[in-house]
Amino acid sequence: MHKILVSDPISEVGLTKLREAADIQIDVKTDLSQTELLEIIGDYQGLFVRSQTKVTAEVLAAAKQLKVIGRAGVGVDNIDVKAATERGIVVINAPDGNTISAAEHSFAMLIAMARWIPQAHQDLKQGEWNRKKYVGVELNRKVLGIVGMGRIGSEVAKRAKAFNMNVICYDPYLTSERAEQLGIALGTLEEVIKQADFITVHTPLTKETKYLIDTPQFFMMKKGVRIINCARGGIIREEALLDALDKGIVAGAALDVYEQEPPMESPLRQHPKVVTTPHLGASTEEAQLNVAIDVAEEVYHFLKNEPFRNAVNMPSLPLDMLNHVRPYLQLAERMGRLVANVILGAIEKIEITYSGDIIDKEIDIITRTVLKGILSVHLGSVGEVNDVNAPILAKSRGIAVVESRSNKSHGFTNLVTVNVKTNHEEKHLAGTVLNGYGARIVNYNGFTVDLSPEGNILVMEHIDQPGIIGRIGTALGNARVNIATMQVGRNQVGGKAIAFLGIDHPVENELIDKIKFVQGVQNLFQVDL
Ligand SMILES: NC(=O)C1=CN([C@@H]2O[C@H](COP(=O)(O)OP(=O)(O)OC[C@H]3O[C@@H](n4cnc5c(N)ncnc54)[C@H](O)[C@@H]3O)[C@@H](O)[C@H]2O)C=CC1
Ligand SMILES: O=C(O)CCC(=O)C(=O)O
Repeated sequence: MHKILVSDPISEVGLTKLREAADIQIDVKTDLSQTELLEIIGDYQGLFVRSQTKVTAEVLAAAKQLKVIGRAGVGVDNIDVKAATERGIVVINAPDGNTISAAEHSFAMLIAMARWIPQAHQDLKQGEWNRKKYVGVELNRKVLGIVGMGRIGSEVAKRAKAFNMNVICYDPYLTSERAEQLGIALGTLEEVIKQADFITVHTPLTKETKYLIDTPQFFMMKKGVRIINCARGGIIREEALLDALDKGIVAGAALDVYEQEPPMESPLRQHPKVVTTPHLGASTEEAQLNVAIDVAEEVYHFLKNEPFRNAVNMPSLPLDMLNHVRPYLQLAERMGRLVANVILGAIEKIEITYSGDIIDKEIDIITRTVLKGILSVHLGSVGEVNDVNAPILAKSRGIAVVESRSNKSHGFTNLVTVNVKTNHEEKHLAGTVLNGYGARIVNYNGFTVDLSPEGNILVMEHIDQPGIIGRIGTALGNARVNIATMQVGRNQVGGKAIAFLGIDHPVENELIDKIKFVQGVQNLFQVDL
């Protein structure tokens, strides 16, 4: 049974798929204090949050069974993603579901601020008919500076253009081709800030974007500029904004987000020139349903061991690419487990090479899966190894990981080769996915083989001489172990040889030790794939 804690308000309809699963239990417990969260988190394998719950390193340390965090929304700054990654906890968000709502809210805030709508509304409610006090500004032909031209920034830009605004943006990760496609001018932060009549920020909150807009930036702005922050508190330094409002540099600000939420102590909250909402950017029926469905679906796939896409601490793949890569993941994990079981010594280096039609595909996830397969055998005792923490675990143990592409596919349509070097020896495997037949190991340490990597397999490295296979067969037969499949390979008569014996059940270690003493047997490994 997988237990999931939902600790922020999340659409019930969105959770239907998880509620219907017989082996998933959902507990909704919102408004928990941090102490209460710490007390109960240890019982859960899954955690669903919005932006309210703070998933700190301390919470993660207490979350002994936690495997997945679902963030029903975009920003993950309330989650210590680094700590989650180190613990192998996958963090999945819902990046698309609230884009339109957040963009519409940003634009609504922009207009409300430009025309003093909330202030005038408030006055009239209190019986004041104040027509002179609230003279606004038009948007027509004004310059809108957008900082961060991702999903939300692009939607805001579209709406601004419909209002005949000139849009200029700053986003160091946006190509000029994409800016051209969107029909907007690209500038430096300074250029955007100096030219804009309105500035809206749409970046995530990161080390890089923290206080991106600070006192020096306010001094560069046009007098009378208006500022919108519906992204994250802390992208704009609140103290500097307050000062700029009071100095008259900034004529108005529209804030949905704050450095501290709720912002009860912030003087901006009651500032007459500030229009504000309590982090409502994603609070629409549509967005909440979308993000809950998206994240529930992804968490469901994760818990069912099926590929999923929107993990923030793993590469994310479009569905068509994921479908293409899926068969290679099985091959990769089994190659990893196989090589880890047949190699002796402490691993120093893992080299994974791709060739054939797979080289155009997203191979990072395949590499992670090979590492997971290897390290789950070698480091299984230190805790769970998964696609999320496998690269970090390899690095923390000083294992060099080299991933490369090659044009030598040796006649196969696709080929994955794995070389593992320890302080004792080196082993090599090559595998392929055969259309319609699935995964195959086609090379083992230089021996050409055709092995379907599944089930219980005895891997025997031996000398090619008459009688060996017979003696092993007899030893297994006497122990009532049935040999279901057999693959034998050698490079030259009387030289080194390899045999893979598929058996129906695992065998006792005593029998393995006995077989190892059969003359001509050099090594025998039992592998469960
Ligand atoms: N108020 C609310 O309820 C909501 C707030 N948000 C916030 O909006 C943010 C943006 O969301 P999306 O557009 O979906 O994300 P996105 O990832 O599609 O876009 C973010 C953009 O910021 C750019 N960027 C990153 N670092 C930058 C830097 N140093 N300077 C300038 N640009 C930089 C990226 O290149 C990217 O284009 C989220 O991270 C979240 O914090 C999102 C949804 C709702
Ligand atoms: O969950 C929410 O309501 C906040 C949404 C948000 O800030 C985000 O998706 O980044």
